Order: sequence, then structure tokens, then C-alpha cells
Amino acid sequence: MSKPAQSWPPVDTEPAVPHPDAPAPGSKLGVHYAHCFGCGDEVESGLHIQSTVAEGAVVTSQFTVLDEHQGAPGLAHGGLLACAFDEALGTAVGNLLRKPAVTGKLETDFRRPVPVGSVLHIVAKLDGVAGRKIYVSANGHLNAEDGPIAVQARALFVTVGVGHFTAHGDSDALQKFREARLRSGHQDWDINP
Ligand SMILES: CCCCC/C=C\C/C=C\C/C=C\C/C=C\CCCC(=O)SCCNC(=O)CCNC(=O)[C@H](O)C(C)(C)COP(=O)(O)OP(=O)(O)OC[C@H]1O[C@@H](n2cnc3c(N)ncnc32)[C@H](O)[C@@H]1OP(=O)(O)O
Repeated sequence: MSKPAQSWPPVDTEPAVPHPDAPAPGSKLGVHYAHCFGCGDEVESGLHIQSTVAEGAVVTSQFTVLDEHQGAPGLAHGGLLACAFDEALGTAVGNLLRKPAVTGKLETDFRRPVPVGSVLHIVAKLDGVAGRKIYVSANGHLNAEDGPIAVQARALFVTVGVGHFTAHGDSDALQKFREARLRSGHQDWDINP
């Protein structure tokens, strides 16, 4: 007998309501950090994922699978696809809730092979919030917004304070990153987990 699918979110949650200052539906989200492997424009071999806010706590992202993303000849590497989903899910969390958060858990279901040259249309939706825990899921459609679902993902993000990045990351680079964001007209993040 097969086990029932685990319910999602796995705990009781509050609705994930976008922050009043979150970008409006239709807004194109730029690069969140130039050196980010998922979206950064200074990472030549990165994924260069581009995202747009949609209605209803949803962000859509596009990822074009190139030769350098292969695992088997002509096919995308599964771990790299998971990376694309981490980026797309994190982009939804960070931009809609405007809180720094890190991935605590990420699970992926690979439903169909993803050939080189495909464009994955990733639709990420905030599913609920329980204290610091943010539950988010996504479907990756092959080559069209309504294309067949090739990959699905579910994740738990956990909000963190700025100390997470200063203690474990490069605090000088973080300071420059923050100043550059403010100079380019972005508001600061809500640092209040
Ligand atoms: C001012 C500058 C701010 C900088 C902001 C920067 C960027 C943001 C901007 C824009 C965002 C846009 C795009 C983002 C795009 C991509 C995002 C990529 C994200 C990543 O790629 S990021 C790298 C990978 N990521 C890590 O590097 C995390 C390593 N890890 C840890 O740093 C800790 O592990 C942490 C912090 C996760 C928790 O640690 P902690 O000590 O703070 O809290 P604790 O352990 O108590 O967990 C609290 C509650 O979460 C539950 N929980 C935790 N983990 C769980 C698990 N795995 N499964 C089930 N439940 C779990 C606990 O059970 C508890 O639940 P409860 O409260 O119910 O007990």
C-alpha cells in the first residue's frame, strides 16, 4: 500500500502576505547580488535566472539550460536544476516578504528530462509562514508557461538576522552589497527575524 503524500505545508501556517513595499505584480526583479550564481550578471558561468512578480504571492522565473549545465549528454544536471529552484524560491521569499532568509530544506521531484536549449518557466508560490519558517513551492514548466511540468520543488526558508551573514560570510562584501543596493534606490531589508 502506498503511503499518503505528506501534506504541505507540513505544519500549521499563517498566510504568506507580501510586504506592503514588495514590488508590484508585473515588476521585473533585477539581479539581487552581482556575484550570485543563480542570478548574478558578473558570474559568467552562472544561471542568469530572470524573475518577475506575478499576482498572489507568486514569482515567475526563467532559466535557459545551456551546454555548461549538462549532466548527461544533452540533458540538464539534476543538481543544477535544484540550484535554479533554490534561486527561484529564494527570490520569491526575499522579494515578496522583504526579509533575509536562507534555505533550510529543499526537495525536488524530477518528472521529465530537461534538454539543453530548454527554457524552464518556474512558478514559485509562497505557501505559508510559521514564525521564522517560510514554506514555498514551485513548478518548472518546459518551454512555455503552460508547458509540461518537468521539475517540482518544495522548500523551507528560515528568516535570519544580518548576524547570519556577518558571522558566516564576508562582512566587507556584505557592507558593499548593502550600500550599492541603497545607492541604486532599493530600500533596505527588514532585519527583524
Ligand atoms: C543586510 C543584508 C542582508 C542580506 C540579504 C541578502 C540577500 C537577500 C536578498 C534577496 C533575496 C533574493 C534572492 C535570493 C535567491 C536565492 C536564495 C538562495 C538561498 C540559499 O541558498 S541560502 C544557502 C543555503 N542555506 C544555508 O546555508 C543555511 C544553513 N543553515 C543555517 O544557517 C541554519 O540551520 C538555519 C539558519 C537554517 C536555522 O538555524 P537557527 O539556529 O537559526 O534556527 P533553528 O535551528 O532553531 O531553526 C528554526 C526553525 O526552523 C526549523 N528548521 C531548520 N532547518 C530545518 C530543516 N532542514 N528541516 C526542517 N525544519 C528545519 C527548526 O526546526 C526550527 O523550527 P521551530 O522553530 O518550529 O523549532
